[in-house]
Amino acid sequence: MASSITLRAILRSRSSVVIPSKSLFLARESIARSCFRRYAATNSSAAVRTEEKLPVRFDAVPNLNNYILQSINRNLKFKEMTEVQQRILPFLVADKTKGTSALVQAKTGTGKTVAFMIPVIQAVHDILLEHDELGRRIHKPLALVISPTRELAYQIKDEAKKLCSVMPPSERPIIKAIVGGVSRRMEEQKVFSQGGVDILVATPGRLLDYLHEDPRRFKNLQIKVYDEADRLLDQGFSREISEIRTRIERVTNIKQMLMFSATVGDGVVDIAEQELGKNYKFIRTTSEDDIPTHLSVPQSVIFVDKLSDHFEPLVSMLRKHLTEASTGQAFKAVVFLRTGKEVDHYHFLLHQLLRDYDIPVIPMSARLSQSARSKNLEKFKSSPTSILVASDVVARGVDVKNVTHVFQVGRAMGTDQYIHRVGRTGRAGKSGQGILILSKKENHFYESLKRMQITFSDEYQYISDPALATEICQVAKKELEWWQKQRREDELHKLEEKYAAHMRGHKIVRAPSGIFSKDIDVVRTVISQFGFYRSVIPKRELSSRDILRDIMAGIGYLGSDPDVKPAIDRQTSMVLKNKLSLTDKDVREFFVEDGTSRKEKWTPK
Ligand SMILES: Nc1ncnc2c1ncn2[C@@H]1O[C@H](COP(=O)(O)OP(=O)(O)OP(=O)(O)O)[C@@H](O)[C@H]1O
Repeated sequence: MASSITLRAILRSRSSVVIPSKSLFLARESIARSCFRRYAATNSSAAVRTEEKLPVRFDAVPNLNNYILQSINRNLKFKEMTEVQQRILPFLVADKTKGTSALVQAKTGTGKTVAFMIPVIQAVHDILLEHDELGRRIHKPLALVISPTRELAYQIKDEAKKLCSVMPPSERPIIKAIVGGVSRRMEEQKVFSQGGVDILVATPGRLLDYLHEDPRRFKNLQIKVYDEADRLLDQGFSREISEIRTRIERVTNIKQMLMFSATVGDGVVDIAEQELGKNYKFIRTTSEDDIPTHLSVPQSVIFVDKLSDHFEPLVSMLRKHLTEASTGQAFKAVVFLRTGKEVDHYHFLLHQLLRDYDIPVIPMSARLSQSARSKNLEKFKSSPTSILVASDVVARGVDVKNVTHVFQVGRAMGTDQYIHRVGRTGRAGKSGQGILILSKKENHFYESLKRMQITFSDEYQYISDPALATEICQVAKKELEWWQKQRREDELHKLEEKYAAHMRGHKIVRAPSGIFSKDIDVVRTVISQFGFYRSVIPKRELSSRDILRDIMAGIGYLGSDPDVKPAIDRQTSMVLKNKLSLTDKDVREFFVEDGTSRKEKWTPK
């Protein structure tokens, strides 16, 4: 199996050793994929996967607008339709009344954007022509596409524009996007005033701003699309989405509602029905017992002992791939982390540790300004060999060509999110690799993935390489020292917050919202003793032992094995005792005093 050979090779090539533990072809469990079954049983319009003969080429879709067809042939150069396009285009394009709503599930990277944008563009084009004949072209949005992220909104707008690039300007629908993070005044001017807009792509927050301000702008809306529908309907967005719906319903009746995603979980169908009505088509291009990720993306899992050990195997693998890339092997990777603060931190460290390879290591998170986000994504797209260190802002929908590897550090925010993250590689028929790095504490996440029938071609246990661990610690100390040199308490706090974010992300400590400034020396001492491993002190009053307990849990030393304790030198031990008023006995509960002085070289465990 290609992936296993590669990974074994990767990890043996350095002194780090990964030992394949067991082969992971688990017997498939019979899982209740209740959503589809229940739906198929209760709704006759549910489109069960059939062996019906479907058109393969775009020109075989009856009534497909000739300009759209030419745009596909000339500009997009797609030869054949993907399965989701084959299944949806014929009936949506043929539906002149625009009365058919649909919920569509198809795997990541299979061309869902084109599948929903073609019918939308064609419908809007037809309505515009009718309006033109009546001499009243309005340019208030007729169709609305909602996307959970800004990057995806821009991407949908760009793909849609390509689909009508051959249309004569007088017939071409005007497609624009509204997203958060850009100047409202300028955006409003550009989108609603200069030439108006026929198809509007929007993120929920920004759309609501406009709906609050002037809902009548939306009174012509006839078609509404939710891309990444399950994400829009989940808790994070549900209030905004429901308010958007109510406000739009006050000014118009939506004729057609389309919802698309690679994951349509159990609860989604119930919520979706509120908008789709009872008569809608549910189309899945995957069969019930299909694996939800792509077969062209073999996935491996690497276990480390502690949460704080995630970083080392990542560096080891990235270096291996980059060495191969220097001999011509393709390597373009996304490294997913859970929080923006973790992105900053990993980006700093990776930037230093991968310096010799002279490739862009690019951060991407909601902590960056929108212009930096757009610039960074463009840079990643245009750099053949590069690494994007990203939070989940690019986990869904974002389409970057030729991503060869997706690394996930720690568990994702749920199994669906894991599927979407992996889906950033292996797109449009290409192959890729997914690598998940988990600590043993996160085994439950791995079990959940297996219950989803996601198969892992290999499972490894990572054995630390002391040389690499020391190197990482040295670089991490640099980061800390850099902030210390700045003598800026606020920045130091930010660093501590960064560590806190990591801890919160992995639910190691009670969500702390800040750090005790009076204890900051202690935190620093411990952090610098253990390199980049972090500690967190909650704001409320805690006993010294509680604080230390949090620190030790944070750096992964408070586990089930009481014998595993970090060794500290005499001087650190003194600092801890003085600062925290600990007794010798207290210190011994947490540490092993190894008798060395700080001047002697400290070797990480
Ligand atoms: N018929 C086709 N032939 C070849 N490539 C296609 C075809 N349709 C779409 N593509 C390309 O496939 C890639 C993935 O498409 P798209 O981003 O729409 O996937 P998706 O299914 O929406 O994925 P995700 O679930 O991750 O959002 C894009 O680069 C797109 O241009």
